[in-house]
Amino acid sequence: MEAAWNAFGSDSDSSDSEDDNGVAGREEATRLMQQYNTQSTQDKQVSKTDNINSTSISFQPSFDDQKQRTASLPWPNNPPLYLGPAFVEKLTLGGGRGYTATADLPPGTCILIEEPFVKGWSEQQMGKRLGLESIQHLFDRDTAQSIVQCMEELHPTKDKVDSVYRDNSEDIAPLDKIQIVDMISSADSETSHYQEVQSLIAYAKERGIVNSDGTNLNSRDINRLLLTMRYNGFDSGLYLHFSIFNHDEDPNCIKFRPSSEGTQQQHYSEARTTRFVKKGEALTLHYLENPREVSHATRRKILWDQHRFDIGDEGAFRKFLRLAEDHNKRKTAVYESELVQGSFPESNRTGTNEDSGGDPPVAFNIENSLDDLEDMVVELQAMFLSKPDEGLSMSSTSFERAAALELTVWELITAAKASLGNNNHILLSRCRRLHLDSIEILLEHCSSILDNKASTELMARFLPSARELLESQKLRLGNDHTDVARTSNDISMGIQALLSHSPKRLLSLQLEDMRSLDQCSRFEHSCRKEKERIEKLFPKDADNIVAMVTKEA
Ligand SMILES: C[S@@+](CC[C@H](N)C(=O)[O-])C[C@H]1O[C@@H](n2cnc3c(N)ncnc32)[C@H](O)[C@@H]1O
Repeated sequence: MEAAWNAFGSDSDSSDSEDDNGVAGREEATRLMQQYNTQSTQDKQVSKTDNINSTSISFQPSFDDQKQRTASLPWPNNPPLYLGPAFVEKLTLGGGRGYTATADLPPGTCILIEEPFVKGWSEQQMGKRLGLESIQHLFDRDTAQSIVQCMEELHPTKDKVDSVYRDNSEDIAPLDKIQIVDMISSADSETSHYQEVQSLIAYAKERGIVNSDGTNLNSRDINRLLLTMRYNGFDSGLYLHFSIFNHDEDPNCIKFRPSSEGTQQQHYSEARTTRFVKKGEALTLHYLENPREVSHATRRKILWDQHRFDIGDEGAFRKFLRLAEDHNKRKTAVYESELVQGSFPESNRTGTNEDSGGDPPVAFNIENSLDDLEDMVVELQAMFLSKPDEGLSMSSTSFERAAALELTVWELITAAKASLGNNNHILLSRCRRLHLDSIEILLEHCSSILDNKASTELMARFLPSARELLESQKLRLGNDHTDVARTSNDISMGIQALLSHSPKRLLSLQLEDMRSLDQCSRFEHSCRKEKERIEKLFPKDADNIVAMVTKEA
């Protein structure tokens, strides 16, 4: 998913070459890495081939069905490429709408396929808090008129905002005051904002951009447009129908963003269920991404800052998860993944800590370290990708940076485990994924420098991180989530590499269910099968689905 706006046969021990540090060892290490990379490529190919004939569709999409379903959407003249078994229901939360399942849905069911209505964001906007330059970016487009008119239906809708300002101030609903009136007043209180709004009004008039009723845009319209972008924008741009999804702390859908994998360009985003959904259940996404795994206090602050809704403190969060009603293991795990030394940390919607003079919460320190280390991973990946042919001539500095990063993340995991006192804490999952990523960088880009012993040791650190990550993910996300498939694949590849190059080292890890070579093989097999099973639930068949609903019978 992407966020709403913010800015890897049994071998005898004697064949182990783990103590060989010479040239032979280096050649062996290179072979091991090549095997890792070849397996990785084959996996991708298998999943692509598997995907051709498999389908997750639990019912047959048809032109007629599609026509009927999309007719009742807020934008009947701008339908999505595909709307699955969902309808827009009236709700009491902000905007008053949300998707509901029209049938029992298996995991992987395609709910929505849609191209961005406005692709990406202006260059001036990138990395900055959402501002009026994004509205200027909209007005500069040839399709500005139609964009502005369609945006009238995004939360908060033009009708709603106009009616709020028509009402007496005592009659304004508390939520409308928070999400509309207070936000617009706060923006207007800045002189520069007021002046920029006036210039945008003049610019819209000059370009003939008007409301759907033919009136000229006024300052409230411009401020409302800014709010719609804040409440509905995704990293990849602005969508009409994706903006109907509400946030849930235990979401049942995931959004895949437009991508360009190899020669394949995918211009649309898709939403699919990540678990079994009952008929009548709300279909929801998680609004946070990059990173999605943040502590409850940080999520609470981000969601309040951007969307002006509050997931609340411990009591409200339990209620939010409907813990008391459901007695659901997954929801309980979502709650438990926040506990620090057995307690749910305090928070407030505008952020915890610092101002109160006390020590910052443990999770806050770990998040800061993670932010810095994730930036370093991105930098390293970019650096290695910009010099793909460096090979044997790779500078030792690049290697040292990557090796130091892996070690730092490993140490962070050890420290975080101790300070959180919760092996399944949400931040530990993020630490472990970062650890796997940092090892993959070394294996993929530094094989010419790594000798066999070093690479075996890397694998020996990779595997425990992946095992622990998988356990936490299964608890929190269920067994059918794409993240579970990815980690299962990592474990399978890690076991395969160690089994063929240093089974002795593999057994020395003493991992649960991996105490004998036979057990290790069986565990590897089950992870590989799980990865294949989940991948089949999420076939890359969106083009077929779109073709099915586009052709009239
Ligand atoms: C992208 S819109 C979602 C669709 C919106 N409900 C509508 O009717 O257009 C985002 C807004 O929906 C509301 N919202 C989404 N998820 C929510 C939740 N879990 N609790 C409260 N409000 C939520 C907030 O007002 C947020 O700014």
